[in-house]
Amino acid sequence: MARAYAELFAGLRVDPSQVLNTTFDAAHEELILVRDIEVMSVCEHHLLPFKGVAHIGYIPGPNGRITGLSKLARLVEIFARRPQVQERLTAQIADLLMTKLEPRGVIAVLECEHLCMAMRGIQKDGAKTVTSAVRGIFQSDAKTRSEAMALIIG
Ligand SMILES: Nc1nc2c(ncn2[C@@H]2O[C@H](COP(=O)(O)OP(=O)(O)OP(=O)(O)O)[C@@H](O)[C@H]2O)c(=O)[nH]1
Repeated sequence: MARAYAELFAGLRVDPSQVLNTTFDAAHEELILVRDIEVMSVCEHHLLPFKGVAHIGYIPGPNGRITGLSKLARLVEIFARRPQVQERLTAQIADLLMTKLEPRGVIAVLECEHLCMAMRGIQKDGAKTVTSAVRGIFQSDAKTRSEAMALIIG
């Protein structure tokens, strides 16, 4: 149990913004999307797990700066390794990408099942919570948002 808690809080010791120090200039001005990134975290209300997947996309800014694909998954991992609420986790991922990469926009969608809803309380197994955080062009342009959502839904 002690080890489980140590792993859970490990993310607090890592500065998530360091993850995005690996960047490349690719002159790429289209959507980059990594789908189905495993998410495992713990709800801060009940200290019970929630798990699912994250889909993270962005359109690089005029500087053409992109990051390594694995860094998007690393970002999810670091922000998830602490007691969380799903909405905050989703927003933190989107906001850090906006700040560090200065892209045209970011879209983050998380789909998770919360054991606090299955094991206790209302006891509804299988209910999925979907949260999204859209920033920049994904917020201002409905067509761009719809295109990304279509790819996310698959
Ligand atoms: N954007 C982009 N990144 C890629 C592609 N192929 C590999 N990468 C990423 O390139 C990055 C290289 O980052 P480094 O930090 O130099 O390498 P690393 O230590 O192996 O990184 P990790 O995979 O995070 O352990 C990684 O994030 C890879 O996922 C690609 O086609 N596009």
